Amino acid sequence: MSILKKNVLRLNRLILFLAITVTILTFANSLYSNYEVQKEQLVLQALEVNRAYASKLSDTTEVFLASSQQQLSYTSSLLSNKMGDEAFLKEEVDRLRLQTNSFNSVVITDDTGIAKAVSPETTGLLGRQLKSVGSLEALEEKRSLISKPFISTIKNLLVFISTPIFDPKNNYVGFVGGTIYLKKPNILSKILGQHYYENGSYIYVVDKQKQILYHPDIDRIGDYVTNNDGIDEIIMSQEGGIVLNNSYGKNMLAGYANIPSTDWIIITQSPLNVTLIPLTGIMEKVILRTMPMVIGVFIFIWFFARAISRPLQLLAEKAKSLDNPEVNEEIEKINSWYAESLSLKKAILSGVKLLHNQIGQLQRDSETDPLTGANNRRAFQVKLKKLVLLEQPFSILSLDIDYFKQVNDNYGHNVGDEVLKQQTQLIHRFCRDGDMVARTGGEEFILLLKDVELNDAYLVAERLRIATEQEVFDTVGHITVSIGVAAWSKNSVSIDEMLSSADKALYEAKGQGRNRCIIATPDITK
Ligand SMILES: Nc1nc2c(ncn2[C@@H]2O[C@H](COP(=O)(O)OP(=O)(O)OP(=O)(O)O)[C@@H](O)[C@H]2O)c(=O)[nH]1
Repeated sequence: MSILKKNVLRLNRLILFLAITVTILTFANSLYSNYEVQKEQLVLQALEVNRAYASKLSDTTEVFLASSQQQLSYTSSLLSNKMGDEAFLKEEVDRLRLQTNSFNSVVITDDTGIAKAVSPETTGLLGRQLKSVGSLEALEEKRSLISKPFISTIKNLLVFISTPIFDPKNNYVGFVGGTIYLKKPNILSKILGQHYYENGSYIYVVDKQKQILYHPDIDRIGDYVTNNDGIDEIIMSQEGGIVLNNSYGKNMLAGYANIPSTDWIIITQSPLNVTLIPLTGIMEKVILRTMPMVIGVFIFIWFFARAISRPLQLLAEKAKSLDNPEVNEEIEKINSWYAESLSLKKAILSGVKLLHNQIGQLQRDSETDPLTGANNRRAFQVKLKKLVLLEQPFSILSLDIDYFKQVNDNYGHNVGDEVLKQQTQLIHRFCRDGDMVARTGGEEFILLLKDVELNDAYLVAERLRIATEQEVFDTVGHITVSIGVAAWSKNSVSIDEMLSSADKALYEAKGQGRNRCIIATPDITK
């Protein structure tokens, strides 16, 4: 019992542990997979939204650049034969700058790059030869151009959009160009600046050299992108989405799209952690919806596990008291509903049967005299106790074979044994249901007669004595017996007194010459 309690796990606890572990692991696994799937969905969605937005901004920027070039082309066609008209040139540069707000400054030069008209005039370029990268490129290429970003002579970071001017004979006579100052408010910042920035997402524009052309943080415009593990992939592709670490070491979801006419790339990015905020709510819902199923599964496993362990538990309990005479019936009642428990039940039942047979045999052996098969003194005493307990009156005949020593001496011990056996059978002839024959000594017997008074007992004793006298014993012939007769009833003598008086009566019978019956009277008892 103590071993069971201290060291051995019980089956139902093991099964409970198993049920809890399996349920928790399954639940955790399902939550984890759900979390991963939802996270992937949110990330893919955000990447797609950012890509689509970048693509839309790219289209808008492309349209803006095309329209800017168109405006310059239109002016260029107007100037074809009016390069000498300085007032008209001035009018045109002002119109171009102020009408559309596309350019921060506008300039018209002659074919050597000398500025013929400038708007605004504050640039101080009028009459001077332009030497900036954009101007030199325009003069050399003599075609519509959008320059790479460069720093102008008056220290502005800008891009220069220009269109050549040809006279009616198709001779190159100069160019008209507009600048977009990247670090100052411009049409590009107006287009891109409409983005909603509050959740940590933002837009920036880079060229293929990774130089930043637009950024909400104005100080970063003109810088080159470094420490960004996704930028190389971005500048290699036309359009797409990528999860990256930005220059501040933050996980971002970037969507990007190329502006074909300039090879600039618009990147829209939002922080991963902000994108994943709805995940908490989603997971709470998943937990709430999964919980009833989890509880149901747990109850099902627990119930089923208990049903499996129940017959084993009951069989184990019953196996503790196999000596109980009722145990057979109790085990029969156990519902062994599956094959293994049924086999176990059958095995225990046959074990119980065997055990009970052996116990019965041992009990019989412990109460039987092995030589004669009569009851022994122990069985006789048990019987006495039972009768006293039930207050059942009875008499006893205390019988002793006369001169039995001579039988042994004359014919040998084996013959003596045979006489004892035959005498036992003879006494049994006087035995009714409820009576008992016991061999209480070597050649001593007691015949217990239930519900028989002393006088009747004496008559039985006499008949028995005469029957013995008349019996022919193998080899030996005739023998005789002496018998002491005593009786017990409630409120008479004690059992010990009754036994002792029977012995004394027997002794008296021997004393009076043997082969006789003597009733235990008060005289004898004394
Ligand atoms: N064959 C045999 N003899 C036994 C057994 N038990 C006791 N005896 C013998 O029974 C004899 C009893 O002898 P005693 O007590 O002297 O009595 P008795 O010879 O019968 O004489 P009384 O009783 O005085 O008539 C002894 O010789 C014992 O050895 C037994 O199981 N088998």
